[in-house]
Amino acid sequence: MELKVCRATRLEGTITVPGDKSISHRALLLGSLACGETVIENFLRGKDCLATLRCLRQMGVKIEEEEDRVRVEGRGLGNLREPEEVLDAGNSGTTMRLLLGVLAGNPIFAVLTGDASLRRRPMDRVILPLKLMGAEIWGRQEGKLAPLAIRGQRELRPIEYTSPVASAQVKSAILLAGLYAEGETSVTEPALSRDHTERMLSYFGVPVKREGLTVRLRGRALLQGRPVRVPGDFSAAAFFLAAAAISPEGRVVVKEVGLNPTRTGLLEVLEAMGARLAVEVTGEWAGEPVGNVTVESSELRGVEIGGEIIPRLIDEIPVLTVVAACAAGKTVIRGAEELRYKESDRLATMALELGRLGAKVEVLPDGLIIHGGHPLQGSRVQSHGDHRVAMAMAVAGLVAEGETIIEGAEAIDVSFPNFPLLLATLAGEARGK
Ligand SMILES: O=C(O)C1=C[C@@H](OP(=O)(O)O)[C@@H](O)[C@H](O)C1
Ligand SMILES: C=C(OP(=O)(O)O)C(=O)O
Repeated sequence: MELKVCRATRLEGTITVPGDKSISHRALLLGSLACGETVIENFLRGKDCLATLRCLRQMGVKIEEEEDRVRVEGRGLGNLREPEEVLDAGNSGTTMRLLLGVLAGNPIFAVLTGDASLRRRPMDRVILPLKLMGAEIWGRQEGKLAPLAIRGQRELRPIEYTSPVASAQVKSAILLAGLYAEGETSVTEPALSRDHTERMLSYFGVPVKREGLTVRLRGRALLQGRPVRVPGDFSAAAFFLAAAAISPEGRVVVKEVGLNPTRTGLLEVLEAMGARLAVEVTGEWAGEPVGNVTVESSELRGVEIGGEIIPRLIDEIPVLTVVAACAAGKTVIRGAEELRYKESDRLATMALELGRLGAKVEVLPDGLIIHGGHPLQGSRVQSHGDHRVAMAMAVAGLVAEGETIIEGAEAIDVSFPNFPLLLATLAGEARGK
């Protein structure tokens, strides 16, 4: 599918975005392991979360869907049924890595696969610690790549694991496996990654202790099913917040969006670039802060970023690259090598595709240098099967002269199916004025 985007001189409107992807995955998983029922409201009906839903159903979890309201009947810890068929995680790293953590503690055999992109992504980062805990796992290329086969155990060994990467998927897989281990399991990461698993475990009644960059839990604790209202996805909102900042005129308000500080690094960077923005926390949903964000058209300047902020804006770097191309001066992003292991190598794909529009982008081993302020010219670009690249390029298309056509735009469906409609509405509402 192709998505056509025309230059919009003004972007205006108040919107909500679909439920958070990370929280929707976790609500399904923890709901399945809990006792009793979990009703999820504002569940993200994107392909990634639907892959998690299908895999859990294949293992005997009863799940009823009514639009974005999902009811999960928990089976309790260790009661998943052996799936008769291969589990397909599609394009979703979160599905595969978090499911491995859960499967490690169930005495069943399962085979997991995914699409061509997921079959290239490193799985050894979770397989290694899960093997230390006692799970048996096999995969291609000496156990690094999917398809994977796993035989879980009725009881796992607790570990104290120091992860070489700041990854919420690694941390979550170990904490989920830790639920099946007698004693205390801990994970220490080099920088704080998103903490939704910790928050939701606490919300379901499992105490999780944090000391600096280490989190701990005691296994064998019971999870109690609870209602979960999923906040709007900050990573989805980010495309419109960025678009508002770079558009020549206008103002976008996103309401009821998740404002967990482990996710909102982009707001700090936009502020440092000179963006006019306002944030208002209005409440807490299922242990997660929620509120409204307003961004207005702004004069932007380049910045240098790296270090601990990177995991707090990891999925926003593609669209941040677009913002940087529209800012005066140079932006340097370092410490973001992890982007090479996403749905595409996002350092390479963003530099290539933005380059087609005339942006000046240099690729570093762990980041990008963007020389901003060069006018963008509409062109034909590719998503590389990566939803965030597709949406970031659509945002670039709003400020590029003429027309930008994004090929492979169907990738957007994995995280934000109504993105094209919302984009057209915001640009169109402004045009109608
Ligand atoms: O745990 C999660 O829900 C996610 C963690 C991040 O990946 P890593 O853990 O690989 O950094 C992020 O990029 C992904 O979109 C979702
Ligand atoms: C990296 C992402 O997701 P996942 O790792 O779950 O495929 C993403 O949504 O940008």
